Amino acid sequence: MAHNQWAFTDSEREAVYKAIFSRRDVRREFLPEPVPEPVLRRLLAAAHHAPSVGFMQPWDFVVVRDRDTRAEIKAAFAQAHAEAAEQFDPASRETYRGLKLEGILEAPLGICVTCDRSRHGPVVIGRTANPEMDLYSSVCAIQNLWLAARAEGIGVGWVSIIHHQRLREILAIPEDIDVIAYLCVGYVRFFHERPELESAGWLERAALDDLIHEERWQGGQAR
Ligand SMILES: Cc1cc2c(cc1C)N(C[C@H](O)[C@H](O)[C@H](O)COP(=O)(O)O)c1[nH]c(=O)[nH]c(=O)c1N2
Repeated sequence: MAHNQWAFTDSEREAVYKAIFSRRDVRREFLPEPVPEPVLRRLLAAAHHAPSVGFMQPWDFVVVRDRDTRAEIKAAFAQAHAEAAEQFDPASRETYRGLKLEGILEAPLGICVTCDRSRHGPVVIGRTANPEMDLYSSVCAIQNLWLAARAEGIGVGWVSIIHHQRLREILAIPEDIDVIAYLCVGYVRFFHERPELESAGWLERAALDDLIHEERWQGGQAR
């Protein structure tokens, strides 16, 4: 197409890709400075403008600033992390234990993202054949927040090594609301250039060409 009036300008487009390619999962580099309310509001508004199945908007955001609460969450992480280590084979167990996989106390802010599966239910456009679509919608909100945060120079770290039931108890989340994520959020000293798990030699980024199939699934599975 010669000219596409709907495309962003070159610099706008570059900015979008910059946010995508330089976004990182942050664990260690958080600074203690608080995130100002208007900035937090922009991040949450970005999340709230994510796509959602049937426009269900199933998310809520529990904003956690209190250090004692975060200490409880950190303890819940420590328990789940110790359990997790046992699941890895002995060869990689010590490497796993040595990885920094959360910044719960370092980041000044936590955001727990949830999914209300019965919001506007029970029949939701787009969720009839695949009931998990509402969960994916909340994940779309998280990705929006993550990218907006990168543009603001703010780091986000997703901590999933916590039993969600424990998070529910700590944050008084009702039984019928699903916990999707606990995010550590804050300004950072710097963003790593590559995923930390890649730098640590845990896994490498797969070659995109190995993941693209033309017309039908071809070959085996990328492993
Ligand atoms: C659903 C989900 C759950 C988690 C993560 C991500 C996602 C999408 N990631 C972050 C993950 O390790 C990271 O995204 C990859 O290693 C790639 O690195 P970058 O995000 O590109 O820096 C993550 N990181 C971490 O330190 N502790 C964790 O518990 C989790 N959990």
